[in-house]
Amino acid sequence: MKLTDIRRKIDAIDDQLLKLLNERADLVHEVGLVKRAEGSEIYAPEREEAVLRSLTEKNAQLQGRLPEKSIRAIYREIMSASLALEKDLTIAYFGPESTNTHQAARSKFGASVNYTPKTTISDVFDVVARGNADYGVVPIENSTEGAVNHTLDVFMESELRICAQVLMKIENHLVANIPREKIKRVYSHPQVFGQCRNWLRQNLPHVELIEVSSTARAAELAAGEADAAAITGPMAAETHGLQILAPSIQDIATNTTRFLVIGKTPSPPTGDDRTSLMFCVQDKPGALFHALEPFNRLKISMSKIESRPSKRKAWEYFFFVDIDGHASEEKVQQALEGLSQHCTFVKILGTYPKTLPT
Ligand SMILES: O=C(O)C(=O)C[C@]1(C(=O)O)C=C[C@@H](O)C=C1
Repeated sequence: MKLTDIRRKIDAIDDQLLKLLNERADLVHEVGLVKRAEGSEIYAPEREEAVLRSLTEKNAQLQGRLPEKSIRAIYREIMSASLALEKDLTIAYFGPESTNTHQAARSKFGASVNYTPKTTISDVFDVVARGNADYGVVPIENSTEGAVNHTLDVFMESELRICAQVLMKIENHLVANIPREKIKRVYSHPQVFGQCRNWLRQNLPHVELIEVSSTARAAELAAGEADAAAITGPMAAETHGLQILAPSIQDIATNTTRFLVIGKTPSPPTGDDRTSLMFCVQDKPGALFHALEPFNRLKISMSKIESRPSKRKAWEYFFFVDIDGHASEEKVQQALEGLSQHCTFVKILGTYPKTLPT
């Protein structure tokens, strides 16, 4: 077939797609009216995940040419447009612009909603709690460097809930506008230096490493200096016009960060969910062991445990635990009941769909 003929066929399909997308948008508008009348949440992470899971399964059965990643990306933007039709939605994220958290927020909510960067993690919680933003996005843990303690600490005082998560593979690039031999200084965030420790030791042993507040700030500084480089993600490098001198220099190739979407309401079940809890055990021998025993007995998988000083009393700790299952499930409720018998308090931080890394 000739190029012009193939393109004519593509045009005809695009006309149909456009018509169908607008028909979908009309239905979304109706959904928006129903939600408004019922006073329910505009963002429905459980529905989005169900739509994505069903479409990727159907695509695999059809043996469609499009890979799962592309189906997810296309539908991410379709649903972003839907969200914007239902409400002029604002997402606050731990900024500044072009950081990994910004990218994580974009990968969850798409290009059609509004974003507002905040300078601290507490500020993100604060604007969402006050209703000046609809949802917030904050980092919670990295597969190489561990927990983001500040986020755990803010949860101790917040009434907000986790309503979704984003798992994002983190690519750290060495970026600059000078050749590698001229680099005297490298800027980055301390967590990112931690993720690239071995590479830096082997490849740039004599340069000065300067910790700054974000990868975006690192890119900004490197762009303005004649002998400096930065380690950043692709978004910050692009924003500040920096070239990638060495791509993906993280020591562990699968380096992934988990981000949380925080809002006022937990998400309904999807059949494959996760629940995050925070609790404080009684001051008795074996209290933690007994508190966790119901998870073992009921065969509930626990994917994470962290502890943080309670800041109320010396040597008292809050534990943060993630378990498989939704808080509304009978089995999970039984386990929580058992747990609470050994605790001075238990709080469910959120119950939300499991997701694949983006
Ligand atoms: O089904 C809904 O609740 C919708 O608002 C529609 C829709 C969609 O486009 O499919 C859009 C946004 C929601 O987060 C989930 C799904």
